[in-house]
Amino acid sequence: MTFLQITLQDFLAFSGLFVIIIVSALYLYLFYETFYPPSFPPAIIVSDKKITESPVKNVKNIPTKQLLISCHPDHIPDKVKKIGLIPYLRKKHLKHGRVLTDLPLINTISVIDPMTIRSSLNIGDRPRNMYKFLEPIWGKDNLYVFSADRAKIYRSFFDPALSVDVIIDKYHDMRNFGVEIVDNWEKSIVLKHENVVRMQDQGLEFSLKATIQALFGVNLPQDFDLVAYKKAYDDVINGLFDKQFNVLSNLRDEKIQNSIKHLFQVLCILIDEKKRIIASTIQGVNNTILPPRKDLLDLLVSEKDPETGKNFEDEKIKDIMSLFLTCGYLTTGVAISWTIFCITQDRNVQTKIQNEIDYNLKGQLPLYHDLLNLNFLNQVIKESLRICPPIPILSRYLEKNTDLETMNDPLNLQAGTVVLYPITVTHEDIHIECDSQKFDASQPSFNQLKAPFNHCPFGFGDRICPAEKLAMVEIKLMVCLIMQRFHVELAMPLNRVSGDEKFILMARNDIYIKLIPRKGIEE
Ligand code: HEM
Repeated sequence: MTFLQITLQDFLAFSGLFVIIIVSALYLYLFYETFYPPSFPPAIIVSDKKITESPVKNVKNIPTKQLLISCHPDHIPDKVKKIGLIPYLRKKHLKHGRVLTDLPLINTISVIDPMTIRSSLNIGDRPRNMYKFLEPIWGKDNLYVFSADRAKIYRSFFDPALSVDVIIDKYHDMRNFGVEIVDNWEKSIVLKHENVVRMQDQGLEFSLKATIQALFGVNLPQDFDLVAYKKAYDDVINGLFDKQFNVLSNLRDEKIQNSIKHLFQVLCILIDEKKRIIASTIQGVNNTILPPRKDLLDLLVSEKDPETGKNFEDEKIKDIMSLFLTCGYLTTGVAISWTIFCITQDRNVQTKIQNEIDYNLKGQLPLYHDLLNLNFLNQVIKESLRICPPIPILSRYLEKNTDLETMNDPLNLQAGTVVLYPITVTHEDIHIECDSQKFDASQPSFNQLKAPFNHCPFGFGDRICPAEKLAMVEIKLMVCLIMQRFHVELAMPLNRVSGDEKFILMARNDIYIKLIPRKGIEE
């Protein structure tokens, strides 16, 4: 009996204690969620350790055993798979300096040294295997993995289609897409009192429409399902990437195949529509005249392949358009949302942008040339591209023995070496950027005198992004339209904003932004 009483008392006391522990844990969790000092820049830049010097002293003749980086899932070590390639490299660079020569990847070094980037400008080859995962949507033989010589031929062929003149031709339509989006937000605020938007989703919507207009010059079909299309892109890019890292279930694999089919169907509809327009214009069926300057799809449909001298084959047109669209749509879309996110973090920056816009535009919609006068906005975008570069890692493949500079001793590398450039980590280097972890739009985000190649969100040298001008116009235009109409605030806890450092730096949980209307603009 006594035994039972004691046990019962013990039991009651224990239960009480248990309840207290659970409640305390709950309170602690709520306290953490509410008051934990949030980090900015977002969680992708987590370490407070600074790179102080490169320990690499005269690294000579790094041996090579095989020709290419092996990105076959079986050859990627578990320690890399576990945390992801870029976080892995960041950790190693923080510990071992700006040049890593002992990576567990075959014949591969990783460099974040601006001097090395400077001396890599003329290297025009990329490691094919690293981008193999994109073959299902870009084709086996795509521009991204063309050799330096072939890339040069095609890049100069494509160049006119990405020129300022073509961008100006398309500008009006691109602006209409942006205006339509901000108009819809305004309507939602007035009619439904909904003032929070998922900015990444919306940035992607704008960049998809604008990039299709810029590259294809045709309208999307009437029944086009934008949501399904964006979802398919998401599934394909993330799915293919995960497949390369061997973390994909069969179920998802099947979904990816269906999504790829969906993307190709849309591409084919757009390409056929262009062919139809060109054919009927040439035959004089309609009254339209062909625009004086050709966009990318015009070039592919109407000019000869510079390599073969023959018409482009349909399959090749599809692959090239798919590659350009993927490169353009995702990067620009996330750049818009990362920029808006950065703006929410500094009220003064926001006011300064709005003052600049109000002063230059006087309440009118921005013309192409107005964007050129928005210098502070330009600086904010560049700073945001430094903190959150949409393509966080670049690479080159050495076809022949090559000497590369570093801030310390030179590197003598043998043919067959793969050089990785995790530019996110270059952009974070404390030695080059005084307060590299801080978003600071008041300073030029790259100190040209100290280190000329420490800011390269668009890459560098022979393989630099061919569409930087187009990308900057799209980002500036959309951010300008947003800032003209709204004040923006982050509508989620800061510590929930985090970047997924895969092929493209996307916000894992999207970026929720609260919109507070400003005065309207005169149409
Ligand atoms: C914010 C937007 C963008 C960023 C940050 C960006 C960044 C980059 C980077 C880092 C590279 C690789 C450069 C290198 O290896 O050195 C690249 C390549 C490329 N980008 Fe962009 N890009 C953007 C927008 C666009 C747009 C709008 C298009 C097309 C409409 C585009 C088309 C391409 C193509 C085709 C390549 C491959 C070029 C080659 O292999 O030679 N990009 N981009």
